[in-house]
Amino acid sequence: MDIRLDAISHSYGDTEVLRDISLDIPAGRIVCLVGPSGCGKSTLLRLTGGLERPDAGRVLQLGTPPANSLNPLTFVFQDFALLPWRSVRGNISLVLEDHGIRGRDADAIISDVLARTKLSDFADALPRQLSGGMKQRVAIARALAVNPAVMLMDEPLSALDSQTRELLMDDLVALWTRQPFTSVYVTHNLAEAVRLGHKIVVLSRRPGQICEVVDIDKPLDQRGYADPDLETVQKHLWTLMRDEARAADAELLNV
Ligand SMILES: Nc1ncnc2c1ncn2[C@@H]1O[C@H](COP(=O)(O)OP(=O)(O)OP(=O)(O)O)[C@@H](O)[C@H]1O
Repeated sequence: MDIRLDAISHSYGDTEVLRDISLDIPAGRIVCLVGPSGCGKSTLLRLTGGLERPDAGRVLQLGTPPANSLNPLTFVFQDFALLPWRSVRGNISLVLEDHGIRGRDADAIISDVLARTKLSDFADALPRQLSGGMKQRVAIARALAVNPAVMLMDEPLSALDSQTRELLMDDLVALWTRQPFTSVYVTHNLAEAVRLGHKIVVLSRRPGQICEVVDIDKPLDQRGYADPDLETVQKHLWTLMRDEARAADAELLNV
């Protein structure tokens, strides 16, 4: 299933947040949204996922989600949102229970997503026993368990230290390479965007408008740490963003 954003605009009261955003999110691709603080990235993600309705424009779902998709548009947040009293397995089974899936059917799905996220040995651990990186893996496993058509990821690695972030990026690349998923991925971090994005959408400062869409053809599993090709793209992205970020920063100080 593809998603098409068609001329989306949105305001909160007098604050115009997004203006005339049109964008295609093709199935099997990771589309990264970058832009200065407060430009409306998370708002665009929420509108895409149907948590809010845009003031103008449409979010179109083109094609049908996978037949066994329990929740076609599934969010992954920065703060993991795990239930502390439930084990890893219990946190994942919860979303399946919500859809009436229990017993052997649930076990098969849980084993599959635990294996895909390298968590099989931690099924019975409680969240407090896990590092931040492992908690985010659980959140990703939980999202995969509902077989989403699109994963809407809001700064999923931002709460992690830089080494853990690198490890998780490798994991996401491995996960996508084994079985491509579709994602809209919000990040502040341009290194993360060039490592994971097939398409990088640069938004201006608020009201967020699309400045440029950069496609990166290099396969994800061939993009390494400190890859010179990616550094060139990253510099280009930063050139696009620098003035906008500076202006956004000054605006925040004037509030
Ligand atoms: N529910 C809301 N009610 C009122 N204003 C909101 C609401 N959600 C977001 N905003 C405002 O909309 C603007 C865009 O916020 P949003 O969180 O989408 O930006 P962002 O680009 O994701 O920011 P950041 O990079 O800092 O996370 C901000 O000025 C924010 O204060």
